[in-house]
Amino acid sequence: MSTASPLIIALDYPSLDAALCMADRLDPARCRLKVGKELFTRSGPDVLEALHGRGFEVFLDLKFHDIPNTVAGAVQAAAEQGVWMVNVHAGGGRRMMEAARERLDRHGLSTRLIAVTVLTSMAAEDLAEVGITVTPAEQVERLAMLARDSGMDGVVCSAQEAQRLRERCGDAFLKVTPGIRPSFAAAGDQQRIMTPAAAMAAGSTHLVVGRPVTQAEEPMAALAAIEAELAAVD
Ligand SMILES: O=C(O)c1cc(=O)[nH]c(=O)n1[C@@H]1O[C@H](COP(=O)(O)O)[C@@H](O)[C@H]1O
Repeated sequence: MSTASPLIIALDYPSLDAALCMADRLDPARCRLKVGKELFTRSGPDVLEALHGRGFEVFLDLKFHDIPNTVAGAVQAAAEQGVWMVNVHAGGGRRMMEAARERLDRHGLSTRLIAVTVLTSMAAEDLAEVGITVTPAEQVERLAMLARDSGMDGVVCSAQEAQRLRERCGDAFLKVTPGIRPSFAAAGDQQRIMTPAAAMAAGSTHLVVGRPVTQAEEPMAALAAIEAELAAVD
């Protein structure tokens, strides 16, 4: 099932059963689901099959970062399992991203391919410790331009950088933004955060939301509250 919703709910769970339990409380007409490293490492491709069987489109978030040939193969493997979106780290560089793009095109695979810029858990001090002395916003912009020039369909960034990227890369270039915190939620370990409505207004095309929905007593009620926050500014 395809949905027009910008919401992607992160299924960060340690087991297939726990993830499916949450998926069964959500509606594929109103969100997509994200499968990340912990869940995929434990469950393998079974989780993709189970979620596709329930009608969800899936973002496989394994953030590949390796030599070009290895990443191209991994991206192809993900796409052949029918996922809607897959990602790599833009820090892997132009040749890595181009190899992944070329591999999907050669096999006629339409999975969206995006690149992570600077993780939303990182602030300027964290970048400085790994030798990057520009601001997070500058580093995001640099990596986003490289990602666009290397054939990516978009990037993962924080909503705080979405507006600038909309100006530089246009509306069609996907801006998938985690670090979304509705008015009712706590920031937790995220540093560069924004509310859903502010993120969409800034130019995000998709909002990744994890704990504010998955740890809510009533996940669909939390999702509905986010939809209401979005509708209030439409
Ligand atoms: O690629 C991602 O999805 C991602 C990139 C990033 O920069 N920051 C980030 O939080 N994420 C993911 O987005 C989700 C955010 O979850 P919550 O913080 O619980 O809303 C997690 O699954 C993260 O792995």
